[in-house]
Amino acid sequence: MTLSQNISDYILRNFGREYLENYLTYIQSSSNTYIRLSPFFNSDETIQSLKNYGVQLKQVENIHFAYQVIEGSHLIGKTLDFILGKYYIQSLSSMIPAMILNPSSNDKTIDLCAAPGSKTTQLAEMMNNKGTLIANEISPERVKSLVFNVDKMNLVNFGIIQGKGELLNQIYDNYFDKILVDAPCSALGILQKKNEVSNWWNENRLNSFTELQTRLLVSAIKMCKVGGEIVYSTCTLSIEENELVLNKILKKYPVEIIEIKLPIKSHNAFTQYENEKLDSSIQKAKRIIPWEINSEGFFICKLRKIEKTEKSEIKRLNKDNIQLVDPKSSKIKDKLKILSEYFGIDEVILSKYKYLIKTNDIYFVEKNFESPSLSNFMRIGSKLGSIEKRGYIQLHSLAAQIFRNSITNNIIELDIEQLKIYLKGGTIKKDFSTTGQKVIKFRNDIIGTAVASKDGLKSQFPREYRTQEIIVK
Ligand SMILES: C[S@@+](CC[C@H](N)C(=O)[O-])C[C@H]1O[C@@H](n2cnc3c(N)ncnc32)[C@H](O)[C@@H]1O
Repeated sequence: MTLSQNISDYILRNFGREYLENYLTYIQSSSNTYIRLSPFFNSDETIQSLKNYGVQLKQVENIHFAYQVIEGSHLIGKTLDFILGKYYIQSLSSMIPAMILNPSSNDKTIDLCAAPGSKTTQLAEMMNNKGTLIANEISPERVKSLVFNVDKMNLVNFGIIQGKGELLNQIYDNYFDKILVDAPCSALGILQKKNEVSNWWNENRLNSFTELQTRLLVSAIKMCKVGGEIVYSTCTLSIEENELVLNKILKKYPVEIIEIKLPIKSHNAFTQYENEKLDSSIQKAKRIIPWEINSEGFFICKLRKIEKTEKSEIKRLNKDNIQLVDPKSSKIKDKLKILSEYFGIDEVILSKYKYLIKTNDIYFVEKNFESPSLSNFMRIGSKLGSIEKRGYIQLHSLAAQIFRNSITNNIIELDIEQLKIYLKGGTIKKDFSTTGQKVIKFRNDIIGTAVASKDGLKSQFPREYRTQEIIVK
């Protein structure tokens, strides 16, 4: 692994020779793998199941849901537990910004730069899958990975916008309680995994990042309520993209930096840059040095908004052609009743959501999710299913996973060989002496749905998961 002259000169000039030597050793070393256990599953069972695959884990000190993969990291992205969303593969440092933002289910929360969703999924879990979590991402390609991950993690309290974070204050003014700005950056903290950064890194690129980071942060400040909190994080080490962005912001906008305590080793941020003295409160922001914690380099700062910002010019929104309907609405009530009876899902469970009908597809989102406009979302909540010819709801496999603790009827248990066919989207050629849509169970897990006929059981396991190599032990 090589380090470009540009980076090496930059590090030497700003941090000195010893730091550069440590940095060089760090990027040559292999990276550690960490996972974050989902709170929606029994952690002991997940750990035991991974043990059966030959995966050995070590709990991270001070972070109860984080584990280092000591052995078996090549298996960790291929297990059935992974595809069912029982854990998420994420670097240790990347888990810290969401922990510092610490949203609850009552906080209207936005993740401004969200793909591929490591922190969105963590925020949703911290909010206990309730309330309003909006995830925004500019790149259409990367939005796909965001959707894949929120779906995989069984989430129902989110909406996804594909747009420019710096313009979202035209929709949301003094609105959110908690905002994460995990900004695009020059990535010096993750070079160990992303060596290609070395090919393009230069100080011009650095400057264009600082401009975008500042615009994103300004937009976040305008979107935040007074008293609301913003976490600004980057995975880079440069002073320009971290301390200097904050220094500029503090001069112009009504925010203060809050003291934070990280659960892993970190250092106070700098308050001097070349000969310039920076705002002294910037020392409350933290730098995570990659080689000190065997993970990625990060910068994390928490801000509180202390005064109202001038009202942004609110974009005239198209009249919403999207409507979230109550489960009691005549548009959906009967369909939910049939679904409830067919699978034995208690109606009380189904009443905890609002529903979105898009032609023949139905989505469901936690009932407290709200936004002044819905037309800007490319996705709200999870897919419940599709309306089939007779007007009934065909349950989606991911919805079956979400309702796993409530489904009592029309379940078929598979053995391991049948499961392998199911996961590839095939038909299990056996007469199960029952017909219609079924929910598929393997050991203690609900895996998805399938349709039984006299010819066999046709898998409805989602297409995007079938291409994944899944090992079952
Ligand atoms: C550091 S990554 C985010 C990682 C993500 N928070 C996670 O934990 O998985 C920054 C993201 O910002 C996106 N981005 C770049 N410019 C943006 C903009 N103007 N508005 C919103 N997102 C932007 C990039 O495409 C990239 O996906």
